[in-house]
Amino acid sequence: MSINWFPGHMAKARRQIEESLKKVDVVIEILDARIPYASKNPMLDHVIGEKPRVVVLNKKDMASKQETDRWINHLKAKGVYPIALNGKEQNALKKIENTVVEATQEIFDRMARKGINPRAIRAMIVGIPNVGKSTIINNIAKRKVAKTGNTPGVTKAQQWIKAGSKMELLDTPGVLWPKFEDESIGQKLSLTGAIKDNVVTLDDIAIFALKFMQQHHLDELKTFYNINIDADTEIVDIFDAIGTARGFKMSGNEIDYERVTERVIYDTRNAKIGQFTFDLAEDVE
Ligand SMILES: Nc1nc2c(ncn2[C@@H]2O[C@H](COP(=O)(O)OP(=O)(O)OP(=O)(O)O)[C@@H](O)[C@H]2O)c(=O)[nH]1
Repeated sequence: MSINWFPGHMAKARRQIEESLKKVDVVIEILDARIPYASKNPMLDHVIGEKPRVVVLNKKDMASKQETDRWINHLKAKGVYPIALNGKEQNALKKIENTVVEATQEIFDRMARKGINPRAIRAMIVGIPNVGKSTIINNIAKRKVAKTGNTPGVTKAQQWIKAGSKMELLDTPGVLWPKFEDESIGQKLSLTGAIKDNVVTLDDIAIFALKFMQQHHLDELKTFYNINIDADTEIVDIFDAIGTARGFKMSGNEIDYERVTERVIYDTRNAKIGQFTFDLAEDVE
């Protein structure tokens, strides 16, 4: 679901997260493994502060394995507990549980030393739209959770749900706004489906995707569309090559650029051409 984020929504979402944070031992921040930088809410670090944090690079099945490994190392160096995940897979619970236990070990050791009886670890899931929050909650809690968390400002009594034997989760994820600051971030968010297509023009998204693949994944691009291009081919010529290869023509034999655009976005968004990561860890180090 898409949200138009107004300043009032942001303030309310932030307040709700701050309230929920008081109740939990650990925050599970969900990022899209294809865009670990662009899919990060800009204010979250500030609000979470020193609270233990597990960072999930979700949709790892659609991202570059090598880049995901780099991101994991990068995040570890920042003192959080990162994991790469396919939120739909069976092993999601075990992976999250193990990491959550590790992230909260110190807190629970301290409680034990004070003679406080052990209890379940309390966690909440947060992230921007479409990163897979509900998928993960439903998967690890083994039940369907209502999707009301989508609308900022809609308050609902939150409940604890069991996830495995060691963890309790707030049933409503914290939905946060995406970054708005620059065009390329908007294109990445759009390309991965985190923001509505009409926020960024489709042409710009397709051009961004093609330039990225031309620069970083030329062979996959050539093979997938069966086109003969090189690193210096002009973007318009790549559109023409794809249009010709796919037979996307209008009357008069003109290339149907709209169809090429839609196709490129669809194929990239659904990882048909390859598993790509659009934010490189080396760029943020
Ligand atoms: N390939 C793949 N798809 C996933 C994964 N996790 C979630 N998805 C898909 O991503 C889409 C968004 O997932 P949701 O769980 O609705 O995401 P959300 O963060 O709750 O989204 P909002 O409700 O918009 O806040 C759905 O089509 C899911 O099936 C994953 O690990 N791999």
